[in-house]
Amino acid sequence: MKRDLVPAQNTPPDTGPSDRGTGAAVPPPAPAEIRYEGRYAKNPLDEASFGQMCARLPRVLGQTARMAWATDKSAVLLLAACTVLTAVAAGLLLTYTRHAMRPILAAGPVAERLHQALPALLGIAIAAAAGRIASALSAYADGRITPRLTTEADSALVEAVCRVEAAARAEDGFADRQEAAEMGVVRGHVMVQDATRFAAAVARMVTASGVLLVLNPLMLPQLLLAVVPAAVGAILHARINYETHYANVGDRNVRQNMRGWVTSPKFTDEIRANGMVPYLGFWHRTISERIDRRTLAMAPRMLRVVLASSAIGGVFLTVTWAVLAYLAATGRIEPAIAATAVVAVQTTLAALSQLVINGAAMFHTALYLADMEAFLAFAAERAPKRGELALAGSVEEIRLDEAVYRYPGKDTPAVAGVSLTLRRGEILAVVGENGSGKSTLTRLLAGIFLADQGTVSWNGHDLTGLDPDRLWERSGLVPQNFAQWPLNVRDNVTLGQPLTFDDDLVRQALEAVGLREAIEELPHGLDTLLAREFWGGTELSGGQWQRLACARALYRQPELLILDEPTSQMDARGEHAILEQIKSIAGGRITIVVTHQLINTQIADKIIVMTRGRIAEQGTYDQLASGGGLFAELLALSTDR
Ligand SMILES: Nc1ncnc2c1ncn2[C@@H]1O[C@H](COP(=O)(O)OP(=O)(O)OP(=O)(O)O)[C@@H](O)[C@H]1O
Repeated sequence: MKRDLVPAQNTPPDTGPSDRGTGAAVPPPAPAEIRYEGRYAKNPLDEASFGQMCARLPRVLGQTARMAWATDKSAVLLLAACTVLTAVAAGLLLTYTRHAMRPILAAGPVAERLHQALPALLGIAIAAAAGRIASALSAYADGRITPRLTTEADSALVEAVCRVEAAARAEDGFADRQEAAEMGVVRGHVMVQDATRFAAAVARMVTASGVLLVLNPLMLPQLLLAVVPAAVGAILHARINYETHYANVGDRNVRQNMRGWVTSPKFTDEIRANGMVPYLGFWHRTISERIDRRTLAMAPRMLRVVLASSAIGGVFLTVTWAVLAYLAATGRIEPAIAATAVVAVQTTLAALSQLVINGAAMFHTALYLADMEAFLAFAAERAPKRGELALAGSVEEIRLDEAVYRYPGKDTPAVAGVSLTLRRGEILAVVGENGSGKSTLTRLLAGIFLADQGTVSWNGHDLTGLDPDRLWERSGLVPQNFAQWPLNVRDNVTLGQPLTFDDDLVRQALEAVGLREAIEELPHGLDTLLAREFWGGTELSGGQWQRLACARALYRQPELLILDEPTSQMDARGEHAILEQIKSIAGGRITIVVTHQLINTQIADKIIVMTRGRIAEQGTYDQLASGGGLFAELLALSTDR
């Protein structure tokens, strides 16, 4: 077909593909709206009453205290001492204010009145200083606890995700629940600060309102009424905030994931050469606007809550000041007490406001912490519950008996009843069309998944009874989509599990995959960081990365070696070197090679051909190549050019 060269036109950038035949613009598709409908797809606040919501506060205070105590006991004691000091300072401040007001407001020469008030004024200064010192020390103690507490929460989350059974990762809503839990970690940054300020506000408020109660019992209830609407308003505000967050979890999760892809240098070529830049910009903007729309839709509700609570609170506050003015004007309280009451009202009001602000923040935190706890519990339920047995001796035999595995949410099993026996020293090649269950089969053999039905056993021991960590000390896997770890070359080979103190084995593994020379040419040899996006990092080619992935598996010297499409990106020399290696080390292990390069299956002792999760045929290369079955058909197709 002849293609005409069309000169660039001065048209605005198109956000999507256009129908080149007709010139009509086809709008780009909007990002799919992803909502999970599983049993966890329920906003935990839907059924929570206001009382239940308030009842969370003491719980979250206790929870924060427990977490902080586990992190740094002496800092928690310091915080407690500061809270007591805050209360005492507030009490002393009001008491001395009262003592100072009497002489100041009495009749007589100014100098004499000030002289009389001096000790009380000094007391006020000391109490104020004590209050400030308590708050500075609190900030210091918080600074000691918070970073470690956040690290604890973050590490717990990362470990929980790494530990769950691999099958759970495919479960409905796993990623969204994980994303919601991440917010718990984020809130960890302010959790101790909010709790400390809340406790200090309670302490100050109790002391100040106690003083106010002594001065005039009428005023306290008024004052409380002035602040309660603000408290209710703040909690409702936090609730609306959380609802918005909850509604946006799915979209935020997708956006964050996609953002990683869009901004990763790994996909730069693909994005540019496929003209995806406008679409990705459109996609990101569209999903962000969707999130914004939900957030903005909540704004009027928030405004109504804030206006109503402020108005009601304002009315009660006006009444409070009116009562105080009335009492003072009618001589029912002496001027010194009225003046002290003004300070006490201000102190109580400030403490109550702080209590409300930090109480609402704690309530907010409580919601995210609940998500985090729920996720940790969810992950703990899905942590491997296998036995603790470790295999004695070397792996001699791996066996599948009518093994079945179905991915969560799928109707048909990916492996639908496979029986197979592998012995030490054997090379098994697994072939078959896309989606026939080859990779899933290797996951069953390696114990990454447990069979839903049937058994998988190593040396006659069912995998359900074996400790998975000790099992995986014996395996090495080159997956189809292997990780390009942003680590240095050495760590990319050892995967953090060096076998020796020197680099000899690392160099041998690199030599075996034909990568030694290329690595020696890197600026820092084995110490070169393999991440272009970091300072000092460098990048390998696709085939070099694949060779490195093979070097990892060889370095481990595993008893079960699984290579899933290990040479798909390699040149002929690299592929040849890897296959030679596999053959030369096969004697000491069980080797499984999944491949679409049927010619490569010649190195195998046995080949199985998978179709729809079952073994359609098996045998040696010669038997299958001349057998007239699926293998022979695929082989013929691979040479028909
Ligand atoms: N994580 C997953 N969650 C849900 N279904 C999956 C998952 N991984 C694979 N499947 C499904 O299981 C079936 C078998 O997939 P598998 O990856 O084992 O096939 P394969 O033979 O290795 O394919 P290929 O040759 O394309 O690598 C497919 O239908 C696939 O859609």
